[in-house]
Amino acid sequence: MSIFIYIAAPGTESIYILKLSQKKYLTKIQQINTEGEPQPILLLPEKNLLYVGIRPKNRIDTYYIDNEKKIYKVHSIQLEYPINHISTDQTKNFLFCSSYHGNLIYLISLNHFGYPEHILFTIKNIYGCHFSQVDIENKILFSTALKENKIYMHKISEMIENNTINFKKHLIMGKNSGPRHLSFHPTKKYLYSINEFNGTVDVINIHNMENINIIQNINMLPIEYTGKFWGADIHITQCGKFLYATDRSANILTVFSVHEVFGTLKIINHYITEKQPRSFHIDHNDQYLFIVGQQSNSLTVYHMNDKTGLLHFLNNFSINNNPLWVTTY
Ligand SMILES: O=C1O[C@H](COP(=O)(O)O)[C@@H](O)[C@H](O)[C@H]1O
Repeated sequence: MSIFIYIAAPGTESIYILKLSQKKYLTKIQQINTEGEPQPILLLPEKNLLYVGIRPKNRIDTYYIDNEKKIYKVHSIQLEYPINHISTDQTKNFLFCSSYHGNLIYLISLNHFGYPEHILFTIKNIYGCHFSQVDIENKILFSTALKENKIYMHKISEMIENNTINFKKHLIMGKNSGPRHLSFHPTKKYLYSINEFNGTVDVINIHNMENINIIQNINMLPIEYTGKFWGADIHITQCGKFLYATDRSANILTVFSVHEVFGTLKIINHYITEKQPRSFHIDHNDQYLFIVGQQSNSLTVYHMNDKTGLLHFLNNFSINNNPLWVTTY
């Protein structure tokens, strides 16, 4: 089966759509002008929709994905602040949009078409908020406050039903670590944080909300690396056996194995990859890893070995320019 790849390229104010054929060829099937710089994107296959955060006239545009997997714009909602990350709750009725510059999270309701309707609630004072996502039980929203070195936790039912937040907890992360993106273990109660400023990944035990704690802090870069740290993205596989993380300064993609019971990490390998890899994506069958480089202006596709987690270069495609976010259908 073919895989369709969606890439936000703010440098040319466009979304690229590429097709990875069964024979592993990459072809461009559409490049659409977004009338503004697209940054985070989120694909909702259940409704054939693609949400795109646009700046500097801040908004979320919604695109419909047709049978050929091409897109056209169907809806737009204005926002006060630019957004850096979009996620949905587990019922796909709400969006959570994090704003690093606005230090907040917008909770937005979706109508029956899946279009963003109203800002229901705004969680304020999350300094340098780069990411927010609800846990698999659809109860607690976890978000990163990069400038505070904290991870915040909020109960989503309170915000949706009562327009309030009484329940608010936070976990203090390493000093000057800068937690940026998170990834939830698919079946166990562990959470992984990539830290922008210290080249590390944290493993967090979230079994008991009264006692959330960091159980491991591991360096993600080779010991001989002496450059600056600039951690970016982190994703765990659907099988829960492997975790991947990127650094934009070292241009390295690190592969970890995940302990079956304790969720802890062990480095398997490092790969030199695209230049300034701000975003990458793993397809839902854990078969391919797609990574874009803001400086190299290209996409690389790797095949993932399901037994070892190791990557094998498959293909590369030029993206003009500053590709910043990638996802697939
Ligand atoms: O990861 C980062 O994100 C912030 C915000 O990104 P922006 O594209 O919204 O400006 C950025 O300022 C920071 O330098 C970068 O490391």
